[in-house]
Amino acid sequence: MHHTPWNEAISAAFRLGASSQKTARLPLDQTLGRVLAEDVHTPIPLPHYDSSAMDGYAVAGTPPWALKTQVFADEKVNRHKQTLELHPGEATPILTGGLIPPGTEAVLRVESAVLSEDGAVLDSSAGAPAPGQDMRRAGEELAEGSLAARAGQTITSRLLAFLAVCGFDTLPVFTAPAVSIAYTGNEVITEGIPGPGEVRDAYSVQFPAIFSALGARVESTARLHDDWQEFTAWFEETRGSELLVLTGGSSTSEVDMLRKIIAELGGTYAFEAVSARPGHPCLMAVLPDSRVVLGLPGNPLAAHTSLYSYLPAFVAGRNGQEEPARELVALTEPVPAFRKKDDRLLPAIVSGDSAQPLLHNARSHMLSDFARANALVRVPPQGTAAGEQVEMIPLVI
Ligand SMILES: Nc1nc2c(c(=O)[nH]1)N[C@H]1C(S)=C(S)[C@@H](COP(=O)(O)OP(=O)(O)OC[C@H]3O[C@@H](n4cnc5c(N)ncnc54)[C@H](O)[C@@H]3O)O[C@H]1N2
Ligand code: MOO
Repeated sequence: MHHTPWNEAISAAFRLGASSQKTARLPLDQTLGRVLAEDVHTPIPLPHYDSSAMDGYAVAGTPPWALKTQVFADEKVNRHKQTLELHPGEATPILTGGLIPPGTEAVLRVESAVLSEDGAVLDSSAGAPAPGQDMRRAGEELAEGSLAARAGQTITSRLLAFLAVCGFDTLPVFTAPAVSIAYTGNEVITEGIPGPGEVRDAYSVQFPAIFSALGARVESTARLHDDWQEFTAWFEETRGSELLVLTGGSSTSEVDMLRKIIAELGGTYAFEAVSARPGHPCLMAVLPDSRVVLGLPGNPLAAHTSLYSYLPAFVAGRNGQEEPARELVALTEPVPAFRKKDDRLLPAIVSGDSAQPLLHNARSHMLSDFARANALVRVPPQGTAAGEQVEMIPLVI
């Protein structure tokens, strides 16, 4: 079996993502965290109409002003829209955001207003407001048609607020890959205390949330026995998905079905194993119907180091982005040499630009060091001295 260097496996995952890009116009509330596929321009100026910046009175001419008021049918009326035309010497009440009545020269804040006893005449305790005072002008923030956001921008909650105000109902985005996950293994149980020869499932509780945080969308999950019929049925059922992820069964024992079924279906490997530990039996392949398969090793740390290595690169490719550059951090302590060819992926605690590697309970089947880590670091096979810089992958959730 050919073992691909870790860096190259990540690049291969990126290329698979790039070759499976899809775009769609999605409703705004489905676009958080997605990447814009096109530039978008505001269809309206911002603000889109002249309005008052304060609660008070729209005024024309100099004080005192004759007050013009309206009677509203009920409390549900949108007062922001109701205007009365003003002539010099007239004023009318206005709310913050209210449409500026024709003829208005300025807005007098309510706290400066002095009303006659009968409410018919308005004066100001602060003198006449300067022309245009406390008025928001249409287009003062952005002209109609201005660039609102660029292709390639990730849609944050802030950007969503802005684009909603611009009046967008849908946005052109790179879609999240639709993922089906199969958790395999006859020995895996999902609740209670595991007995000898059984293991509690280390994946299904948090995997959908991790996938979502990394920019993928889990469409379905299933549990499979190490059984050929169940595997073939699952590959049939998941035809609508774009990325198939399986945990366990990635190795080469007689009960490991994944490689056999990839061969049966005529899949092509992007990488069939990786020179990295934990995680060497991880694989990615493309099926003839263009579904991508990510086979995660069964060992819990190996599955997580693999997921965090290849899924972000795949998603970046799908999103039309550059292959993500990995940050460098300096190790706070030395890591001894390991196997000849394999990189080590170690849980680490990163703080600022340094990282404490967690070495002691970080073997393939162990999770206790991983549980307190906030990153993975890649240590080359020859080991590293304290202070040496290594590549880092943040553990996002
Ligand atoms: N002869 C060899 N044996 C193994 C090799 C090897 O190179 N030669 N590599 C080892 C490494 S490293 C790993 S990683 C595993 C990968 O094996 P599989 O992907 O086929 O996984 P399984 O055999 O199904 O399971 C391995 C291990 O993980 C436990 N497991 C599986 N699923 C879960 C789960 N949902 N939650 C928790 N733990 C799980 C399973 O019980 C096994 O203990 O192969 C090694 N062997
Ligand atoms: O490479 Mo294994 O995948 O050490 O866990």
